[in-house]
Amino acid sequence: MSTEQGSGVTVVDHPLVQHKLTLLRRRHTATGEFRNLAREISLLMAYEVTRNLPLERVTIETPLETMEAPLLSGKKLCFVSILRAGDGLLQGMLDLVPSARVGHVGLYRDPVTREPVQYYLKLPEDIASRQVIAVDPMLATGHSAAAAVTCIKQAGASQVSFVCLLAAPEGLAVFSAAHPDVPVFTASVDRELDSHAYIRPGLGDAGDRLFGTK
Ligand SMILES: O=P(O)(O)OC[C@H]1O[C@H](OP(=O)(O)OP(=O)(O)O)[C@H](O)[C@@H]1O
Ligand SMILES: O=c1cc[nH]c(=O)[nH]1
Ligand SMILES: [Mg+2]
Repeated sequence: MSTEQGSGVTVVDHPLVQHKLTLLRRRHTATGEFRNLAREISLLMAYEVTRNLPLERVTIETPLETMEAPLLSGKKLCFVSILRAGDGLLQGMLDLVPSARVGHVGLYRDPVTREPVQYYLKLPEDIASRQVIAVDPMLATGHSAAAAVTCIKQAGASQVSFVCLLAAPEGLAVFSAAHPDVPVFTASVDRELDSHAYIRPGLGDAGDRLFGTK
């Protein structure tokens, strides 16, 4: 279940996603539960982002007869996790598509300038021939997501989607201006960014909550 918001933004409004997101946001949700919920939600998000994958019809033998049946065709998938919080969404995606390749872009937000600083990049050699789904729970100012997608495109990928849990309206505008061809799937578009560029009402710092670092 999803709602197209215009400008390539889809809010995944499936009741299971929305219920689990509420549990995830709660201040007292502990690290282990937070991690499990992120994994469960990302599996459901993967279901939505892969909804339009092309199918071809192939001939198979059931135990009883021959039939024409649908099978995925077209480009194979590559998930790209934006470190570190993106790793919280990776396992759920892989639960659904275990054969996908995985890349990593390491970025952190400079606390003063709030601009993303890149410290790592490892993408599959054949990324140009794959459909890429980049994942990061938070799209706040949108600069980290935009920088990561720029790296992915520079590596040759031409079909890219972006999946997050929460997005701020300001960040969506920045991201869509930088990458109008990249659809965004989010579980929620929250109200606003605060003066520290945190998403409100939000869920706090996704990386710290996933890994228990604060
Ligand atoms: O849209 P932006 O304003 O760029 O902010 C979003 C980024 O901030 C968080 O990462 P953070 O820099 O905290 O790094 P971490 O994943 O290592 O915690 C989040 O996971 C995004 O990558
Ligand atoms: O609200 C926010 C903004 C950026 N990064 C986070 O983890 N949370
Ligand atoms: Mg963080």
